[in-house]
Amino acid sequence: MVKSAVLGYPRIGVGRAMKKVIENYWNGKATAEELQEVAKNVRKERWQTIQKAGVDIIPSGDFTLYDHLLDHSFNFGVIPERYVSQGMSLRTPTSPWAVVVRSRRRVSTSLPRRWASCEWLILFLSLDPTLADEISFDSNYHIVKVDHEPKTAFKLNNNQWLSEYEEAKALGIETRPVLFGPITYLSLVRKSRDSPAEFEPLELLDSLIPIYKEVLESLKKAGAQEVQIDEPILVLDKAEAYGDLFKKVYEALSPSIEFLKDLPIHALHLDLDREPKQLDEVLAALKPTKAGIELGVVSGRNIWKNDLKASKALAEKAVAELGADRVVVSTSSSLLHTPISLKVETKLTEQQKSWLSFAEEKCEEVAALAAALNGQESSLFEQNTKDIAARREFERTSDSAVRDRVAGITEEQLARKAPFPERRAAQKKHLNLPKFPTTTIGSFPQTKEIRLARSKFGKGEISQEEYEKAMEAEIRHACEFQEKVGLDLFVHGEPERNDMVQYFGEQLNGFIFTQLGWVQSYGSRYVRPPIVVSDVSRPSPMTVRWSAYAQSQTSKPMKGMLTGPVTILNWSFPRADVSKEIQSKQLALALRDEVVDLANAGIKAIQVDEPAIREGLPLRKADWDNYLRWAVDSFRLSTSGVENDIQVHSHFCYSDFGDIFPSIQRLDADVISIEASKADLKLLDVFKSYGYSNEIGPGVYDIHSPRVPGEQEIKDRIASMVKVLPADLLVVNPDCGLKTRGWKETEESLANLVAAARWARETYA
Ligand code: MET
Ligand SMILES: [Zn+2]
Repeated sequence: MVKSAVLGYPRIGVGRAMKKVIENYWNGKATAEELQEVAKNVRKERWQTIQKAGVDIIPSGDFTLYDHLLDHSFNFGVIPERYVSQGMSLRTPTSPWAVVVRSRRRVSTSLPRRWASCEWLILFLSLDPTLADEISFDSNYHIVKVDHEPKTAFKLNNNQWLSEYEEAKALGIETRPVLFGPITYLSLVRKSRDSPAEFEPLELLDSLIPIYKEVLESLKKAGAQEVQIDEPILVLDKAEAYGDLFKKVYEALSPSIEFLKDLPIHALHLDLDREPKQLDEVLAALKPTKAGIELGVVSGRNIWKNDLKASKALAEKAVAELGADRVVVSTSSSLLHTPISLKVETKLTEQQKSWLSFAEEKCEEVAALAAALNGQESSLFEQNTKDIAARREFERTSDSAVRDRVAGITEEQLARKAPFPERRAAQKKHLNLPKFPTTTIGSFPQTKEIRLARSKFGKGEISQEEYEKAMEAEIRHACEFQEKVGLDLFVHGEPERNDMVQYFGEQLNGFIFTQLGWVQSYGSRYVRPPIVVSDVSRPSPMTVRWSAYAQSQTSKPMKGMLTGPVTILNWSFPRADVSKEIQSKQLALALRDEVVDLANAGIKAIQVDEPAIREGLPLRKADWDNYLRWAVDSFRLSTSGVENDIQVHSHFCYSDFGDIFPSIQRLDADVISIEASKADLKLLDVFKSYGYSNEIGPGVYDIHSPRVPGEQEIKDRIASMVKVLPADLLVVNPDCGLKTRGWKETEESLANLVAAARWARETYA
């Protein structure tokens, strides 16, 4: 019999139950017991949903209040000294670790997002390193890394795997516990700042193995039949050097689980959604062993209905080679990156719903697939065949004008009319900005009033006219505010935006939106990504009315504000039938028209934000060039339709450009702004060593806390920037947008920023 499996399931609960209770707990409105109670119910609801869908192998141990990597650290007793000294006790497993982390800002969530979607397998073994080439970890999930140092000692502080396994068992549900393998765990955690330069957390492996043994033995004793050990690190380039480590670890663990003679694993899971081509080779390798194979055919990363007929054909190959008992059909990764259920969506049309599949539906898909392979094609399977055919038909008849426009993109459309020095001279005249010009990244505080007006407008409680009046009043206020603090290059403040991606998606053809399609980004932060369903185009201008209104309120130059094509795409669910390159270029053409319209409306500077460009990097270095080529081309396409005197800005939320510097330069933005003060100013060295030639605004203060930076502190920052970058290329701005801040601290901070810039003008005249 072919069985079905799911590797992991969303933890956020139907109706965002976890977010609500966790935030209430933080605010003192819920007790720890209430929090645990809700968590217990959510776990039960997940197991029962997966079971009801007919899935044979149900995951446990993959639940978390905040983040699963963080939980591993807590479970292994790795709690950095500074938390312990602040009242965190190792002996209170019921005190939610997440809460402690939240209140100590020091734990970083800055791991590149692409790492985060590392869920896999029983053991994902890539037999040929090139097999994994096309797999990429492009998810928006952040994992939380805890500091490890040479003296870090492990102990089984909380056996989450055993307790969840038993909790499910008590409900009559047999589950398969899921945990990161030790190599992936140690590869993902952070090395503490004070540890010696040559130290790598992986050196702690020997002392971690006994903890894994303890966990596995306890599970065995409790009756667990299988354990899912995720070692996604195997698909990274660097894992090629880890062969011996894997042998060592899995041989050491083998007495604890039932291992095979030839391979120290019992079954191998493959992500066949990302790389179906690897199947043949893996089948050939497994055939002479007793190992089973788990076919990850139902995508855990996208929201598209699986083509069950095609998956069945693929699985039949495996059945023919290994026999049905050695084959399991499953999801390609945990379903953590998908929304929970399509059934709660009331605004999507029947046609749109027929294209999609969220976590609950994906469980039904793997079950239907296993049933079909066992000779029982369900009605769901038949319906699926019809829906897939209809979707293919829709894809063929999408917007041909847009596709033709992409096909007709010329080299000239990818470049500004003149090189930077010439543009710079034209912009100097046009904008007339002082040296060390001051500006902000775009958003101003999104106050309760703004959100209330938006929600009232959404519910039809206020008219379009009233809503627009309210937004205009906000923009006027932003302009007056900027006059008052004395900034040079203004912004309108983005009050009309719910979200920097959704706002554009809602105005473009080709996107649809869910009402409740929340996906966890980290902790209690969830996002609701737009879905690209067809060719993208811009029916009418999107931001011109607001930017033009803002410009009419001041004689200072106004900076238009757009989200870039790569960021819109990376923070959405892309369509699966057309490459990301094509989708990105369609977006770029729509934005290009917007940029031209802004310029025609008298806007002299236009910022196109690309904070997601770096995190979209593919997993394997070999694929970087291709990605960077189309990503940079998309940016250039969107920004190069204007005359030389228009100043094009771009913003990135980080400054760690070491490995992609040539691409940053090739964007050829007139001004870039980066987050430099939160990180280390040292990161600017790369700009110096590569000789960055355009203007640059390394953020002078961190906007993630209400703390007001002193004038002297900002002067000091500027002084250290002048040491690495030419003074006449420097722009003075905060690290990022100010939408999460209050007006009071914003005013004080920006006043200090302006004073420091004035000082710099005199000092470095
Ligand atoms: C995450 S980057 C945000 C850029 C945007 N323009 C803002 O100021 O909010
Ligand atoms: Zn930013």
